[in-house]
Amino acid sequence: MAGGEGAGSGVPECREHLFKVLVIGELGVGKTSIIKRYVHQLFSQHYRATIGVDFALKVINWDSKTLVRLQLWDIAGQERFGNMTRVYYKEAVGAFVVFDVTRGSTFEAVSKWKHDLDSKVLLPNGSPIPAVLLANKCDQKKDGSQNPSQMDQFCREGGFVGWFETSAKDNINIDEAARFLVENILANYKTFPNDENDVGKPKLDLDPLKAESKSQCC
Ligand SMILES: Nc1nc2c(ncn2[C@@H]2O[C@H](COP(=O)(O)OP(=O)(O)OP(=O)(O)O)[C@@H](O)[C@H]2O)c(=O)[nH]1
Repeated sequence: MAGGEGAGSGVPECREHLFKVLVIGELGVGKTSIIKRYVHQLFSQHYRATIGVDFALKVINWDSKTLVRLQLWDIAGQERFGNMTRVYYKEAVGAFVVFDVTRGSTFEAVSKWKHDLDSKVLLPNGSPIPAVLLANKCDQKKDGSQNPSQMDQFCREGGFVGWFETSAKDNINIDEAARFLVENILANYKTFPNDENDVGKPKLDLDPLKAESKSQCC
């Protein structure tokens, strides 16, 4: 915990968390675009494949007493075939698994990504880390016929805490999905408080943090 109420200081207690969140899914599904939209409110049609991993930081004033730093790890789609995901996933506390609604093959790969995730990173009690499924590019015509109740069932069976239709292009549901994931992470945090995710002890040491969105807390 960072900050605290000094005796008689009248300064409210301020809690800060640093949460590592993974963004995974097949090539070109829009992981980088979602992060850019969320952190910088930007979108580009231009596609440049991520090599390895990229990082961004989003700072959220969660409530008047809580500041959350989300460290977003943008894992290249091609990494599912590499042997580095175990390293990238280490100490993550939440994940977005993204597919592209215009390409059914990317939905079929979702279970492979989820399995890779669950086999390589777990919560202290041995449960999977909370993962939210993002059906991205919902501004375009869908390839596939999953209706919302089938998606709900897919999430229940696949161990996702929820799903959202998103568009990085039109800024649909990205803030909502992030908020939902953070709620789930915080719920786990209350069950398994972990000093290492408090900002007073930065553990997730990254260089460089290429993208940053800052705001003030408390
Ligand atoms: N129409 C539409 N296009 C999108 C959306 N999100 C991303 N794109 C486009 O899809 C392409 C791939 O987006 P990226 O964000 O680079 O995909 P990625 O998943 O990071 O790809 P890798 O780095 O290869 O893993 C780009 O041309 C984006 O402009 C969206 O919501 N709607």
